Amino acid sequence: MSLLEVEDLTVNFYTEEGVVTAVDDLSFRIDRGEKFGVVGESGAGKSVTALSVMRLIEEPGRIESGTIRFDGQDLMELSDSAVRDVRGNDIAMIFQDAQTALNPVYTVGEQISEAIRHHLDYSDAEARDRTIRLLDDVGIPEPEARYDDYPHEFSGGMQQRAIIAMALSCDPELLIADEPTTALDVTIEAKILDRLDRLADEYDTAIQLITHDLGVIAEMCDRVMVMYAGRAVENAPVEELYYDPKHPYTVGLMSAIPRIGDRQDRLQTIPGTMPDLVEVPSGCSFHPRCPFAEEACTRKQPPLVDPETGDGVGLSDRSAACLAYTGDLDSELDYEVEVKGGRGSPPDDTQPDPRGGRTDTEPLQADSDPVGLDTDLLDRDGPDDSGGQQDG
Ligand SMILES: Nc1ncnc2c1ncn2[C@@H]1O[C@H](COP(=O)(O)OP(=O)(O)OP(=O)(O)O)[C@@H](O)[C@H]1O
Repeated sequence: MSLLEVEDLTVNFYTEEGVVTAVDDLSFRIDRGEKFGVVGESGAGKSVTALSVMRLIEEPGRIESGTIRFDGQDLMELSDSAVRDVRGNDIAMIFQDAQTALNPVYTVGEQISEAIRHHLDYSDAEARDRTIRLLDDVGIPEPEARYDDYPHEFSGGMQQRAIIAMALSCDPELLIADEPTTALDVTIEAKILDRLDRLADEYDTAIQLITHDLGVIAEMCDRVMVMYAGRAVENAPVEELYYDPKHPYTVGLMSAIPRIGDRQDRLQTIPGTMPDLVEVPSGCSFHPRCPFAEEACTRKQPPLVDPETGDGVGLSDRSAACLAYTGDLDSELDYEVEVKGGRGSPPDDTQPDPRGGRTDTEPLQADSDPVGLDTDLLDRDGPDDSGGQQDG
């Protein structure tokens, strides 16, 4: 049994513009201690998926269908108070914006101690000791002195470390980290991810890491789910995703991988934007942006299948949702990918022979005429967060 099993999850938002299907029949699982990445552009449904797992979807949103099992318990059937116990004790969540997670009127140390006292049966002195140890663990210098600082006395990076300490304070089984470092400078981002990675091992905590940045996923994840317009389009172990991506959308995301000191690279990305989720394109929702799209793609929604055999797959198997793998396309996908250098790459020794003659992070292009794709159009409003601001 996996730690988390999500099956056929569908989440709608009932807005004035219409019904937004933010998550559409999504299934995935996370094993104990596993580091699971969820990647996709803004609006893919990553955060809504995470909020559903925490049972935090609010009006006008509604979990329409599906099951969410955590440690064998059906979260959808638990009472609100039982869910609150799970939150904090068993599942913790870190959001992108530390400032909203820390209460400005209490000291950082007091807030973490309070969480510990609330969730674990600790005395004041024990909670204080554990807090100081945690602040030290997440890399806050002089933790005893910083215990009494207020959040505004911490830098952005230090605040985010404090949030990680708070999330780990009750020793959760699963830590959901939603863009935990997006607001930070790249070098601080790398350090914090590294720390999070090591602490997850130490505390034996599984991580669901949500990001629009494949470089961040490469940094620490074991397995990845790529999301597009509320659906999973590819599932793979991280190295396989890098060196042998199967879905054209994944290939497009590869060209948006940033390098240290070279943030502009990520602007080179997939033409077009995520569709309006009130009126998702017919067939494969990626087809208007896909350089390989054929007429069949406008009609048929591709199922997630084993890309080698075209057969159906289990929740954590290698899979891709593209008609190229169900035998419904006239032509084959013809692309080359090479990711080299930068923190986006796994170490060389994990690299299976990347098929020769690949181009270096070229934007996705095809020889054939794409359906409805303006190849001159480079989207500059995509998943960019350069400038350090949170998007969307
Ligand atoms: N409260 C809400 N009301 C209406 N629509 C919502 C609400 N929350 C989310 N959505 C819609 O759900 C879709 C998915 O949003 P979600 O935040 O999960 O995307 P994401 O992949 O996490 O993107 P980001 O990287 O921007 O956080 C979006 O189209 C969004 O407009």
